Amino acid sequence: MLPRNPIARDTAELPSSSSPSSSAKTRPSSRKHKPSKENDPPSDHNIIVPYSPSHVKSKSPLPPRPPSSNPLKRKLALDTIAAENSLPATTDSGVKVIVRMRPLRKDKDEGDPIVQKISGDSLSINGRAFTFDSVADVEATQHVGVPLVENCLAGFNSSVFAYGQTGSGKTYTMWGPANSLAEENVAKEQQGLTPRVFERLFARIKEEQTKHSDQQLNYQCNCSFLEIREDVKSGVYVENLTENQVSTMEDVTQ
Ligand SMILES: Nc1ncnc2c1ncn2[C@@H]1O[C@H](COP(=O)(O)OP(=O)(O)OP(=O)(O)O)[C@@H](O)[C@H]1O
Repeated sequence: MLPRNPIARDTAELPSSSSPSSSAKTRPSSRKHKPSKENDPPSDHNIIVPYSPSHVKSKSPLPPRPPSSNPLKRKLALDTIAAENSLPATTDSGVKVIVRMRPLRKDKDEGDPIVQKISGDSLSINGRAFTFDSVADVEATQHVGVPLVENCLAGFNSSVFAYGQTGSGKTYTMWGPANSLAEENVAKEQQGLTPRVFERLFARIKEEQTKHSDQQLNYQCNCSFLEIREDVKSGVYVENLTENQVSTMEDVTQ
């Protein structure tokens, strides 16, 4: 969760006297280091490529979508799904960047936390503010899977990409605490994104099939879990790239 991710949309020094939420929205009046292309890395890692609707071309950043023969397929606006599930409003983009703050580990982390949540979509690191689509603090329970499930049901591919330095909580976020899959009594709130998403997905498939029992609705779920690694010699590669058809939670957790 370093502030040099160019996807982070905005940054501003926190004025010491202003309220956190207002400072999060403050944009610097001048940006001397604006990169010429949106995807060019900033010359200085502390400079975040600014995001504004004017940078978004009218064409969708998503690949063309296949024609639908499924009567249930409908274009789901993420905002609609978010509103229905009391989630924070989203921007009209195919990619959402959500930051999850990990609690300090008493045995390993020293000192006070340097990351502070400011609002639902911004945080500060050493007094410098950054804005994302959403910020989940250490108390947050997960809801980010809901739009994924609904988009999958509507026939679109969905991906979750967990990014962060070692020990930042990628595995915990995707699967939950160690052994949580093996132990039956683990509270729902403790489960990671993967078991929750698939439980919900299979439940929703049953629901839709019952609701539309007059039509033969067949869903095929393929899932792949990928580790992206970097090798000094061969560069970035995807480890153990496989794709499997799944229809039960056991298939997913095998
Ligand atoms: N939200 C959280 N709440 C409580 N503990 C957490 C949380 N996130 C991570 N941890 C704990 O922090 C430690 C590191 O987390 P985790 O193994 O998920 O990191 P990682 O990013 O997958 O690391 P690596 O890249 O090295 O595999 C684990 O002991 C995990 O239980």
